[in-house]
Amino acid sequence: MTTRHTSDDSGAAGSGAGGAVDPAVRAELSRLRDSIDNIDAAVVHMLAERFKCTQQVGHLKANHQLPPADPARESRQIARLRELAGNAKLDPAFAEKFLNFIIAEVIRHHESIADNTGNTGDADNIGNTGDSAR
Ligand SMILES: C=C(O[C@@H]1C=C(C(=O)O)C=C[C@H]1O)C(=O)O
Repeated sequence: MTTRHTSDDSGAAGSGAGGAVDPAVRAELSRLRDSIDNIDAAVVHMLAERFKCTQQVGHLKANHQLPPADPARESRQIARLRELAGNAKLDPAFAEKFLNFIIAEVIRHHESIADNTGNTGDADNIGNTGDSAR
C-alpha cells in the first residue's frame, strides 16, 4: 500500500523524512500558495461575470424562441480556446474539457430559463403559442 504524502499550513512541507521544515521551503510554499489563492479568487470572479452574461443570453434566447445551445458558436470557441491554450503552454485538451464543462452548465441554465418562459427552444416551436390547433 502506498502512502499519500500531504502537507498543510501547519507545515509538514519540506521536512523530508519528518524532520523540521526548512524555513526557506516554508516561505516559498507560502508565497506560491498566496498567488494560487489570488488566481483562484480571480477565476471565481471571472466565472461569476461570465455566468451573469450567459444568464442574459439565456433570457434573450428564451424571449426570442432561440434554442439553448448553439453548436456552431461552441465549435468556434473551442477552436479559439485551444489556440490560446497552446500559445500559453496550457494543454489544449484540458482547455477544451474545461470549456465544455462550463458550456454544459450554461446550456442547463438556458433550458431551465426556457422552460420557465414556456419556450422549449425547439425550432418547430417558433411562433407556437401553445395552441394545439395547427
Ligand atoms: C452563451 C451562449 O449559449 C450557449 C453557451 C455557450 C457558452 O457558454 O459559451 C456557447 C454557445 C451556446 O451553446 C451563446 O449562444 O452565446
